[in-house]
Amino acid sequence: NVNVLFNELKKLQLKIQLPTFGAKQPKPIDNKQNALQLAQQLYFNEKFLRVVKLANQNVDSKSIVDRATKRPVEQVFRALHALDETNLGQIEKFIDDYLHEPGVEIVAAKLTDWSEEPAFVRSLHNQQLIAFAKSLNNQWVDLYKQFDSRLLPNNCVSSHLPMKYPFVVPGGRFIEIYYWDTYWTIEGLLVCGMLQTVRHSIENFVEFIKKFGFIPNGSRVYYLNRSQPPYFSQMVMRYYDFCMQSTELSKEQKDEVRKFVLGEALECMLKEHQFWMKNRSVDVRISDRRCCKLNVFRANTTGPRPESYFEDLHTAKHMDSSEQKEKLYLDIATAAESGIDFSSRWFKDPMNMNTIQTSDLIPVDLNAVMYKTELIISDLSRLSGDLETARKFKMCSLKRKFAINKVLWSADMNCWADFNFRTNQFTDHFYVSNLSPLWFDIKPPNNLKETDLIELHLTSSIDSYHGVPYSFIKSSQQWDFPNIWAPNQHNLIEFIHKFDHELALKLARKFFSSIYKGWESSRAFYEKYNAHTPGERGHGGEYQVQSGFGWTNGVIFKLIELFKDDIFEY
Ligand SMILES: OC[C@H]1O[C@H](O[C@H]2O[C@H](CO)[C@@H](O)[C@H](O)[C@H]2O)[C@H](O)[C@@H](O)[C@@H]1O
Repeated sequence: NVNVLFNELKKLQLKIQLPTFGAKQPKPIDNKQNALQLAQQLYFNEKFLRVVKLANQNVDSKSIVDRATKRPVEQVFRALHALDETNLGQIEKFIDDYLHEPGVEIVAAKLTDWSEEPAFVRSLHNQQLIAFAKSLNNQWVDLYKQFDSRLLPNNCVSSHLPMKYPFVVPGGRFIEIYYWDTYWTIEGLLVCGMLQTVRHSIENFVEFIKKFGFIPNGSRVYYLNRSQPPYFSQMVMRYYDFCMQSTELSKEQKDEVRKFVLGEALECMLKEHQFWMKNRSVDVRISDRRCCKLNVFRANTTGPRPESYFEDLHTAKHMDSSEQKEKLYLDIATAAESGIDFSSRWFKDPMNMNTIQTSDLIPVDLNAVMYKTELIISDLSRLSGDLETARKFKMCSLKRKFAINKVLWSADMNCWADFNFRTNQFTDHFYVSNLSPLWFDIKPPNNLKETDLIELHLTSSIDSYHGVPYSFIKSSQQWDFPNIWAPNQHNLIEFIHKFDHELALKLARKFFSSIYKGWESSRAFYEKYNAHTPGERGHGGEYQVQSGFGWTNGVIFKLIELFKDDIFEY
């Protein structure tokens, strides 16, 4: 009943004393305010979030903020202000009159470089594998979207950000581009030879960096207060290496790619690096006389996430002070910035989300990625003839490598670990990301070998499961056991493949067979899978498991390219 729910929501809200978060009253519309600011005002407006939820009680919270307006936003604000929140009839009429169904402005786009049978398929012989690869290739067509602003005339707004080019989305509820997902999507697009689509993905991110100084979590106004793991320079490098090694591109085409990468793209890498160093770093003392800078995740908000507004209110409801609630909201959004949302990794008590402490931790994986970024900037600067920047970034990378082994190495765990810079303690549990310095060729200290680390921490799970779980803690969070995620399989297999083909193939086959079985039974590709049962989708977390799915498809393409027919065991 609407009155009961309304009262409950009202009670919740009064109890948690929300920090100033969007306009409580419609502000007079200043004509100079741009569409982005107006969209921000609407989609962060608590009354808006509340009333749309009241009329759609069982929907995924994200769909509330994914509704574009049918009428100019100033009219929407006026109607919202006048709305009686206890009158369901009025609310339903408001939604009908003023709001579209979620996602109407994000429409199918036409791929210009897609072919029904990409060249790599010709190197396969197994007919079942060929049929599977073709079906996987068809997914690109469904996942390619564009933001069509023609559907938003005269001051109508959407939470989607304007984009220069169409983009590949993960799929399901994720109908916008996501930052770190795109790295694995690009891996797959390159296998399929879709260079134009890759270039457009990168150029969309170039535009973001020019406009915002960083790449947001995803292409929505409600993602503008945070980023995701900074894989931009690695995406560019994959594209660059692919083009330079291509036998199909002409000299002129290669020159054009080189000019773009060493010009605009490199400038953006520098700008993004500056963003992370300025806004997301802490100084850590490593000896009496020396300090070093390491990176942290830290969202720029102390409010609930609009796309998970009710989930966040619910998590905060037992907190007493507004300081505690603000810290909780900061740590929740910060976990979303890490891409690992959510996992016991960020909780002091692995079973209790209220003990989340993400912004107090120096994460191993973020610093490993920043190390790689510094190396790439150094290499590209040298190629561009800027030797001073090349030297400066080489030096940064060496200092970071030293700091990673000095600050983030836990002798007790015999591995790297996230370090709480407030309590000066390591976090207790092992996650696959604890090994991430290995992906970027950082050697462990104390004369340990890389293979020792894999053996110590992963051998038994490679044998026991259908892929390597990100975490071995069984909580109900989606990044915890028993879920298997494609990006981790990729990092791990690519790394192991450098020194042990058989072990890499064993792991690749296990993950592949799970995806294949899932496809055989449902013709779908999922965002996460179950470690115990091949083909079964993962579960847990705050939304239903999604299909599509950008990074799973990207990684599978990469594994087929790497192992060809051998990947198929039947
Ligand atoms: O709506 C909840 C959260 O959803 C996203 O996170 C998950 O999906 C992303 C897209 O595949 C992925 O990048 C992330 O690693 C997943 O955990 C979103 O990125 C979060 O910000 C959002 O709060």
